[in-house]
Amino acid sequence: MKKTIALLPGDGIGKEVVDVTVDILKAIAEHFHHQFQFNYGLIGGDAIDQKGTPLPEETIAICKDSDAIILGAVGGPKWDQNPMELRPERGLLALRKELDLFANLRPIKTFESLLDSSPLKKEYVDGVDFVIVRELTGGLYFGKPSERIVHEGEDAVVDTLLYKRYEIERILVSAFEIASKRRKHVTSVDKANVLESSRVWREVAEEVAARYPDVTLEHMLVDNAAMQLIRSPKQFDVIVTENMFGDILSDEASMITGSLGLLSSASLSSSGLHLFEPVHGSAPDIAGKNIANPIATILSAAMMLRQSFGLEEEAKAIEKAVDNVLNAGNRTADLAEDGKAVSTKQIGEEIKNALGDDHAILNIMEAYS
Ligand SMILES: NC(=O)c1ccc[n+]([C@@H]2O[C@H](COP(=O)([O-])OP(=O)(O)OC[C@H]3O[C@@H](n4cnc5c(N)ncnc54)[C@H](O)[C@@H]3O)[C@@H](O)[C@H]2O)c1
Ligand SMILES: CC(C)[C@H](C(=O)O)[C@@H](O)C(=O)O
Ligand SMILES: [Mg+2]
Repeated sequence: MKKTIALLPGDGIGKEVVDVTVDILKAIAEHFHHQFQFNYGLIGGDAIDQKGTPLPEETIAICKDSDAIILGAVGGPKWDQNPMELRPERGLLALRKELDLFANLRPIKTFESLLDSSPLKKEYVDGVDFVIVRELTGGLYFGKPSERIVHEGEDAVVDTLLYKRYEIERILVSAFEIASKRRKHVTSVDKANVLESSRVWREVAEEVAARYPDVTLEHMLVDNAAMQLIRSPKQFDVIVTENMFGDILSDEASMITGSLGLLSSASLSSSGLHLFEPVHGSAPDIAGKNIANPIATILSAAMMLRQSFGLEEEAKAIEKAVDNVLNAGNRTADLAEDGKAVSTKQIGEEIKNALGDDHAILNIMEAYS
């Protein structure tokens, strides 16, 4: 199979984790006889420095000419004082909007070998397996006006939480579709006791639920949801929620698994061109030290192989290799005991090698079948 993959490493640890992921994808291409062409694009702070904009036109073109996109992370203190339009994060937000990547899937599944790495007790996190379906192109992130104003003669500020009804409907449909292939339970998270947008969200959720009689719908207020994620995370199957609620809840949920450096994500559009990115950011506090955990990005690449290219066996090979390497005790600094950490590159090598082992086993099985 021949595929073109746009690579947008971005800033900080984005570059480090994408580098390692590309090595693994190259190994997959070799083992399974595929051709992956990688096209690099600038985004975020780097793009501001080199092109004067966080999302250059050529980056959009590279993405549109590709079959899938992998992004590292954007942002960093160097650009924190920039005006809003010249912040690295604007590049990512503009790309999500431009490509209509409205459905952000963030799976939260604990690893058997990392049950003791969660700050939560083992019996609460063992067996956790849910997906946050975060609306990604609307809500508080994109509503206008969003500006400083003078209101009733006072200096003031306004952000707008705006949704068109169809935007709420399509993300709920995505969540119900996913749930219908899983344990058939949707928790729709909102703030309907305060926000009108949440009341419409609930109405639409009920309408969509009526089309999926096998799937149960539960409404949960976001403050309660934040608590329930810690109290009993196993109750969740699919959580669907507004853009900003989803952003916050997914970082919180990462600690069920033990580290933000483990959480992968897929940002899907109805056009079929999807973007895959770790949930974490550019982590300026650890950038450039070769200590970041690349697993979130590696697993995002596995999601890409499955979701965009239909390469189930290849996706599983990566997931299995990650499991094997964790089972063997390899840990980056975010998960390791003092003095026992392996580097970003080392764990990437281990995963690459484990891939080879698994494929060697597959070859042997093929030879004898
Ligand atoms: N999708 C994105 O590109 C994205 C996401 C979140 C934040 N950001 C940006 O990143 C910058 C830093 O933001 P932040 O510090 O609030 O969030 P962050 O996710 O970058 O980091 C939060 C904490 O988690 C740790 N961490 C994150 N990823 C890790 C990994 N792979 N391995 C080990 N540890 C990891 C960091 O060291 C830090 O202590 C900001 O400019 C922010 O806007 C970008
Ligand atoms: C960088 C930022 C704009 C982004 C978001 O808030 O969506 C990030 O936190 C994420 O979760 O992908
Ligand atoms: Mg976030």
